[in-house]
Amino acid sequence: MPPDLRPRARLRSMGHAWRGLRWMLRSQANARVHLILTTLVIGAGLATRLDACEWTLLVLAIALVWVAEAMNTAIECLADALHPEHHPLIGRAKDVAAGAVLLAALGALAVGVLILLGRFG
Ligand SMILES: Nc1ncnc2c1ncn2[C@@H]1O[C@H](COP(=O)(O)OP(=O)(O)OP(=O)(O)O)[C@@H](O)[C@H]1O
Repeated sequence: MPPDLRPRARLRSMGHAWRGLRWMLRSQANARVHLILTTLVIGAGLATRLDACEWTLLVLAIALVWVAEAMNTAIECLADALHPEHHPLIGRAKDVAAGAVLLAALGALAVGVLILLGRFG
């Protein structure tokens, strides 16, 4: 088996990913807001006994927000490392990356509202 496919190497790689996520939660206020909202939404889903299809949509919507936030954070880190000084293009890159998080969050909000409206409407 190639060394990079060995379970130990894959586990180490997953450890790096968890370290990145833990750092994101510690350093990014937005990520902590996502964590609170994710917990609330999952609680609401459990309370209203969503079906498998509704859970699938909700999980995908939540995952999309987390992926967008992680990419936004990675882009911010890279930009700050490569070009710490002020630059209009860095600002634009950060604004667009933050826009991706906003789009994902609005999509997740729409999914949540539609699912809960279906439950209570
Ligand atoms: N080096 C830079 N050059 C130009 N504009 C910048 C630069 N750094 C930050 N900005 C501007 O300030 C905004 C906030 O950037 P910052 O790196 O502080 O991210 P943040 O406060 O964590 O934002 P977010 O909440 O969107 O993740 C950016 O979206 C951008 O408009």
